[in-house]
Amino acid sequence: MEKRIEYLVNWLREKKEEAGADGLLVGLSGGIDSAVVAYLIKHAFPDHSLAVLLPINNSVEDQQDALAVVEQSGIDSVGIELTEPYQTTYEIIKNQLNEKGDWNNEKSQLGGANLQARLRMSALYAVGNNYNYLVVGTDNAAEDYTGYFTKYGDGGVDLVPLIHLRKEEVREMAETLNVPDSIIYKKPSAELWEGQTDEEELGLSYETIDAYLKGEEINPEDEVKLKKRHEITEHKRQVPAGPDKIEGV
Ligand SMILES: Nc1ncnc2c1ncn2[C@@H]1O[C@H](COP(=O)(O)OP(=O)(O)OC[C@H]2O[C@@H]([n+]3cccc(C(=O)O)c3)[C@H](O)[C@@H]2O)[C@@H](O)[C@H]1O
Ligand SMILES: Nc1ncnc2c1ncn2[C@@H]1O[C@H](COP(=O)(O)OP(=O)(O)OP(=O)(O)O)[C@@H](O)[C@H]1O
Ligand SMILES: [Mg+2]
Repeated sequence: MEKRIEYLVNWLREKKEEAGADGLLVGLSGGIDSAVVAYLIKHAFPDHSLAVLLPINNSVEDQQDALAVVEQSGIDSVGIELTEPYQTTYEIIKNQLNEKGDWNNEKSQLGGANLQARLRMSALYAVGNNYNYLVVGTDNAAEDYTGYFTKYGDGGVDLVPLIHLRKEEVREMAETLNVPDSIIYKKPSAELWEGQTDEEELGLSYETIDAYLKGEEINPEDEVKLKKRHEITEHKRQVPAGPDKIEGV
């Protein structure tokens, strides 16, 4: 694992150089994926890395976990409270669509969740512009395969160092990096609504997804579910589609 960490740290340094950027930043949630990325960018650039805490109705526990990562890794940090901007934006959209009689209450939970992720993305890029830092994402192999991220939200980033790591490998890396245990062993959650957990929403455990990614046999029903998720989220892993260029049309 030490070798893999060194490889990723060097890769981060190369990408920052290539981009002519001055450093790297990550949105720090209190979850394991962003904790690992925070430690990696701090290793790569001790004086030019930044953790950005962007609470939107987050639990006290998660905020404490994010602060524990800041303290233990020594990474520079900034907190930007987005609860009110989120609520205001959401209410404006809701009111305007309500006025037209078009508001769809059933879709509101997912719409609100994706808005949170995209507001965070906008804030991260605004902070990145200020420092000339790149935005580092936290997607791992399981999230990438299942498309479990918001398009142009947490998926809207410049670099994705964990993209080939299964969730179990992220955990192993977190242990090697001395990420606090409370973070390593809690249930993965996007924290986009009360009580949300990744595994419940996906209807699949990370153990199952990881097993599949390793080429192991899994329950046929789960395999169907996984393949379906992968298929319907393919557009998220591609650049936006455009028509073929046809002469004279
Ligand atoms: N075939 C197609 N070609 C091109 N575009 C297509 C498309 N099908 C849908 N779309 C577009 O994509 C949109 C759907 O994708 P998207 O906006 O991403 O939304 P969607 O995949 O519906 O939802 C995002 C999922 O990611 C989860 N999430 C989000 C953020 C963070 C985390 C976390 O783990 O922390 C998890 C969230 O809980 C939810 O399950 C549609 O609204 C439509 O605009
Ligand atoms: N409150 C927050 N402040 C800053 N960034 C956030 C916040 N919530 C989510 N993010 C960003 O969105 C990313 C996606 O969230 P996700 O839940 O997949 O990762 P995680 O919380 O780091 O780990 P886990 O998946 O185990 O919960 C986070 O890694 C982080 O970069
Ligand atoms: Mg999380």
